[in-house]
Amino acid sequence: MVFKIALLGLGTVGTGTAKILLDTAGRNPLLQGIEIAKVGVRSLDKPREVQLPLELMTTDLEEIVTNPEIDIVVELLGGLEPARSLMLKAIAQGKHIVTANKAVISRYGDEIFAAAEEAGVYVMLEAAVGGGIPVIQPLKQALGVNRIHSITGIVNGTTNYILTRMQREGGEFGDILADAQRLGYAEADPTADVDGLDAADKIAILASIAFAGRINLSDVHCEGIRQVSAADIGYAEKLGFVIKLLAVAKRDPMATGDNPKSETIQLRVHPTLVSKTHPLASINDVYNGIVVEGEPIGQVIFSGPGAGSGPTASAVVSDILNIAAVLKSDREAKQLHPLLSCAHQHYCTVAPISDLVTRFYARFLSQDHPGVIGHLGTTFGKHHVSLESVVQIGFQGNLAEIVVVTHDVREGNFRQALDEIRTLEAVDSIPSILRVL
Ligand SMILES: NC(=O)C1=CN([C@@H]2O[C@H](COP(=O)(O)OP(=O)(O)OC[C@H]3O[C@@H](n4cnc5c(N)ncnc54)[C@H](OP(=O)(O)O)[C@@H]3O)[C@@H](O)[C@H]2O)C=CC1
Ligand SMILES: N[C@@H](CC=O)C(=O)O
Ligand code: NA
Repeated sequence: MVFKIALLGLGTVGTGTAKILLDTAGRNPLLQGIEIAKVGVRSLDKPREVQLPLELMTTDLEEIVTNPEIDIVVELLGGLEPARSLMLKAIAQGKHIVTANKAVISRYGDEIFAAAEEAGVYVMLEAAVGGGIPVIQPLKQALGVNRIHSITGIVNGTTNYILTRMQREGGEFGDILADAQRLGYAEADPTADVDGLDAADKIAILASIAFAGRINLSDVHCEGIRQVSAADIGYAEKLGFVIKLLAVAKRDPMATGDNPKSETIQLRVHPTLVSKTHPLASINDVYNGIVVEGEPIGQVIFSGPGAGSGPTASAVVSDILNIAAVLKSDREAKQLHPLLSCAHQHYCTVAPISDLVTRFYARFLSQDHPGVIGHLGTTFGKHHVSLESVVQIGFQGNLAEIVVVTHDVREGNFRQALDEIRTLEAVDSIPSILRVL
């Protein structure tokens, strides 16, 4: 039995996907029954790294998604439109979908999965989170019996690459970002990476699977890495930390109840000080690392290349293989395989960030007057913010530089204390505020 697939997109991931499918020796023998029947691109004149018969290439993507010959549409275009509409059209034509597009799934997953259920087709997205790391299918299948407590991950390869190189060599942000773009890690618009939006899409997808509910993307608190300076990386290092962009989805420890629909979760993306002894501290460069904690399994750590052509294509082709394997065993099945499909309905309730309880790192610039540290301590105390350490680390010009690390505090209280501290005459500014894992 031969399955005909169409690739929408032959860029970084599309090229990697085609390379695997054109070179099947030594891989799973089922791949030999998968044929690339069409490839949709924007420009037919562009030089390509992979050689495909010219008659397969087209710029008519509408024709592809309505072509009765095609069994599986592999969407690797990126962006919201036309990717979303083409996926919906393909679904309406009874075609299965494989996509790496976290931006579409995190925003329109509800619409796409509902349409797929209705049409009785699969929508697979292993490549959308963690690139080549298997994490979507393990959460649905091998870890599916666990009650998941938290997912804490480095899920954006571009920002991890930038932070790692800033830490290692103190390079310039812009130059390092250009390298990440050249290596094919960054999104077409890299602000999605740098501002944490790509990580927010990914944690929304993971949370939706882990907590069996839909997620409103606007509920994810999102901060990127633009505010992370070389100075903070240096001070963090001295304090025993590295700075990572973490994405966190966590059952709210204050919420109780057996009904999963009544539970509240935390969802956030922000640069974070991570102790050098934590497993995520050693996830460097384009690698992603995802720590899943659940009951009864305990802690499981996934790590591997989170972006790039070959690794991401590995996840794409594994999804194609999964669909082909299920269809091969029972093409006439009336029901979708419940561990490969997505049928949840309700929306998860997400706690406001002001309710988060966490440690903070903050850097202050102040006049070098006696008593400034005392004023800081008193103001924090007034708002129930307990301090782990306060250190005057040096000077910037004639301003003293003071770094504070708190114990666990309620974010709302910490922010109120900062608002009051900003009004102190001796305090010039608060250049950085970061959470500590
Ligand atoms: N790069 C990575 O490491 C990873 C990417 N992803 C996701 O994979 C998807 C693809 O990313 P990537 O391969 O990097 O993207 P690229 O920009 O490298 O490739 C996009 C491809 O889609 C084609 N294309 C885009 N828009 C249109 C359009 N309107 N009509 C016709 N063709 C179009 C382009 O055609 P042409 O070649 O003619 O310009 C190109 O072949 C994205 O959703 C991304 O988020 C997920 C994980 C990792
Ligand atoms: N731009 C993304 C690509 C993979 O999802 C990243 O850098 O992680
Ligand atoms: Na993955």
